[in-house]
Amino acid sequence: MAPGLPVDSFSAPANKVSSLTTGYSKRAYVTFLAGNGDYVKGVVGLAKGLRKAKSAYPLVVAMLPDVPEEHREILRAQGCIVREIEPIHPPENQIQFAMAYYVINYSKLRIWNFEEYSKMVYLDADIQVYDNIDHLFDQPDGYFYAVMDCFCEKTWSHSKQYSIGYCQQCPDKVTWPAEMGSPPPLYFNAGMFVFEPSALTYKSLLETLKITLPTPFAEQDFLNMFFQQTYKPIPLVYNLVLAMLWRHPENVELEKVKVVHYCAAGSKPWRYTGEEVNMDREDIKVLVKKWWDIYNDESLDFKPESSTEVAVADGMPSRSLIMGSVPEPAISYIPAPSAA
Ligand SMILES: O=c1ccn([C@@H]2O[C@H](COP(=O)(O)OP(=O)(O)O)[C@@H](O)[C@H]2O)c(=O)[nH]1
Ligand SMILES: OC[C@H]1O[C@H](O[C@@H]2[C@@H](O)[C@H](O)[C@@H](O)[C@H](O)[C@@H]2O)[C@H](O)[C@@H](O)[C@H]1O
Ligand SMILES: [Mn+2]
Repeated sequence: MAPGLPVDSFSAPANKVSSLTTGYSKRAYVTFLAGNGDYVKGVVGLAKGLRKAKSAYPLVVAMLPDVPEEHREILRAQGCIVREIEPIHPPENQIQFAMAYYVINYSKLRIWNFEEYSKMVYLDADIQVYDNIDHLFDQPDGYFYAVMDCFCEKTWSHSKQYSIGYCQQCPDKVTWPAEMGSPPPLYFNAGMFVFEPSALTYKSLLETLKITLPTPFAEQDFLNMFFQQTYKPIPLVYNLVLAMLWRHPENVELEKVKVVHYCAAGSKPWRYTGEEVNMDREDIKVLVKKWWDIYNDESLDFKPESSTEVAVADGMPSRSLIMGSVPEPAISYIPAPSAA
């Protein structure tokens, strides 16, 4: 198993009463959408997946001005809370360092300004949630929680790690040579993380970005540097980077995975052809079908009239949120009366 904290430290104890029914603290999932392309399908899939997993919290979509009104309407109709953000571009003369495709991802940093929320879980639009992960919101404040990444894909060929075949997922396989100094600090994949919005952190992020050279993985590298002291690894069940299936199968128990990140080349379900390397694997085909089954399941579409229904089971209110149909940023859900 890769280093990290034991999975059971993350499962909410059965009798835990979440702050949903005790202190009122606003929580939400948040994703990022840019452009007028097909990532909007990823967001629809994510909204329906969270609904199927009976998440108690809404999905906020931080979107750039270039997202067309038609796509915004689709997302509101799926119960999403739409929040337009301004793009963040690194200094013009430096962007050649970041992979062009990733430059737009710096705009993700705007979510730290969503101060109306006390805690948020960020999820890329190419992520699907197959099991309830609401307990992540109960993790202690003051830390940045995310899953460790893997350095073995070609996309890492620019790095020292890749050049010597070192990966944090199997630190004993190729030890870090002493002559290269200390091994790199633990590095997370920025497709999923648990964080606390804060004006102070937001200001510091933007000021630090101004004096930081862009690097190949753009905002992911930047966030790893910025949160290095408060980063806490969480088990890969919360963000299965697909390459782990062929790079570190010994670290993966697929039946326990709660969150799948379709970031391997050719794995975006809404573009899947099966032609790219590794895309003809049976496990990939199963995961892509699982994504489509949720995307196509009309019973998972948002139904405004039923969103205030509350079935209170074992003292815990089930989903009782009104999402998307209220003007933003209004209260995004009305907690069910406690059964206690
Ligand atoms: O054209 C684009 C490219 C990216 N994204 C957003 O930026 C995230 C990061 O990009 P991507 O997931 O493709 O990167 P990867 O995880 O594959 O490296 C996506 O999940 C989307 O949320 C988007 O909305 N439109
Ligand atoms: O902007 C940089 C991106 O970096 C990350 O993706 C990478 C990373 O996972 C590598 O380890 C893989 O090799 C690579 O394929 C994949 O694209 C995040 O998933 C994405 O949200 C975003 O931050
Ligand atoms: Mn992604």
